[in-house]
Amino acid sequence: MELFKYMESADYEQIVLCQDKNSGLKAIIAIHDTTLGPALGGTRMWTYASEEDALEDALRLAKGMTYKNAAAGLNLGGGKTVIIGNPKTDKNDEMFRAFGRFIEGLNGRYITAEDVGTTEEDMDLIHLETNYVTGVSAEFGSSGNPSPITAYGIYVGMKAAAKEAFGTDSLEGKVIAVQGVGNVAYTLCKHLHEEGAKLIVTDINKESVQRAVDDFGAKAVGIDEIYSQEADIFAPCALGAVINDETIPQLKAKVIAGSANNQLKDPAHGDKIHELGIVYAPDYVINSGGVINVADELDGYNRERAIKRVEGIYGTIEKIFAISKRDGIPTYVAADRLAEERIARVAKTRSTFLQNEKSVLSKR
Ligand SMILES: NC(=O)C1=CN([C@@H]2O[C@H](COP(=O)(O)OP(=O)(O)OC[C@H]3O[C@@H](n4cnc5c(N)ncnc54)[C@H](O)[C@@H]3O)[C@@H](O)[C@H]2O)C=CC1
Ligand SMILES: CC(C)CC(=O)C(=O)O
Repeated sequence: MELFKYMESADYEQIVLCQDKNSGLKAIIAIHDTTLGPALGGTRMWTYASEEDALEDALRLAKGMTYKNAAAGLNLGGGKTVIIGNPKTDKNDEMFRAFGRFIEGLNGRYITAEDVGTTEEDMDLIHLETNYVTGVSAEFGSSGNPSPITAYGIYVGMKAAAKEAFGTDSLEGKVIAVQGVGNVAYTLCKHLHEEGAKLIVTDINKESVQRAVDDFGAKAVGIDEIYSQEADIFAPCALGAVINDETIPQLKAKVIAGSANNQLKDPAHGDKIHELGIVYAPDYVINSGGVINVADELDGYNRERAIKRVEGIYGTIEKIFAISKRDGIPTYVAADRLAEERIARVAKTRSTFLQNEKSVLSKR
């Protein structure tokens, strides 16, 4: 990868490589854009095939956070961390403490939280070294693991998408194919089951599948069978790039609404599903419940206020569908426009001179 060319292409601000031999920490912090405020985004721990794959994931996810935070109306920029390693076997306390110290060194430019492969306990360890961490245990006055609230946001956003596609936001009787039934999707399935939806699930983890079968009467299917199910809604809740050339022709669902980040392999796949008339709830809008929730910690966490803000996802998705129809553009483009316009407006406001910024008038 030509690093600076890549950074320039989407105007990334900073990449930080963190290494600690003692604990085995190998982390990449990517900061995309801090126009709106400090970069907030989770830490993913994953067994990447190569360091380049890890870097690319960090960069893509960081940019996604800029758009997510902007579209959610948060005064936060976008960043993300990936830790290279197996979250089941490679973790130790010192690793997260070392990582916390690297975050502290950024002096507030980056604030972290959970993502795939990291937990509330990991955030508590980071918190021993820095205050620039959210999703910490409730005992520290924090909001805890964001997954259940992310799931609630997906449920709310899925209803808005259903209204667009089927004329009603009731999910009763709807067949919903859920890919990956981990932390977020388990709670999502609970909401859907309670509303009377019929669930089809898959996961590479057999125990997770069995739990959904036992608790919600879900039908289990194979990993590659999930796309072609006779479903009304497809909910990608595992990893990214699952909307691609191979999967689009298999889809029968009229709606795509799920928690995974970076669902479209390429923008062209967003164009394709738009042409096919599939209602796509843009990933970073529908899955913003978690970040809206942890961001509330920065004001002193108030669960009621956070949930109310998460419920705003319904309206944001409606707004995106309206822009998409008005301008004849795919929903992912409409979401990008919403986010970019907000960043541009704030950037303009912030261009006004302030004496407390370093300038010719400030003291040396
Ligand atoms: N946890 C949160 O609050 C948020 C999560 N997200 C995104 O939502 C997605 C899910 O997150 P979590 O539930 O926290 O992660 P998780 O790790 O608990 O769940 C992901 C599940 O997907 C399964 N999986 C992995 N590859 C698969 C495949 N090829 N086919 C089927 N299943 C597969 C895993 O076994 C696991 O059960 C991720 O993309 C994450 O970035 C986005 C916003 C917030
Ligand atoms: C899990 C969140 C708190 C933040 C994040 O990284 C995300 O929304 O993807």
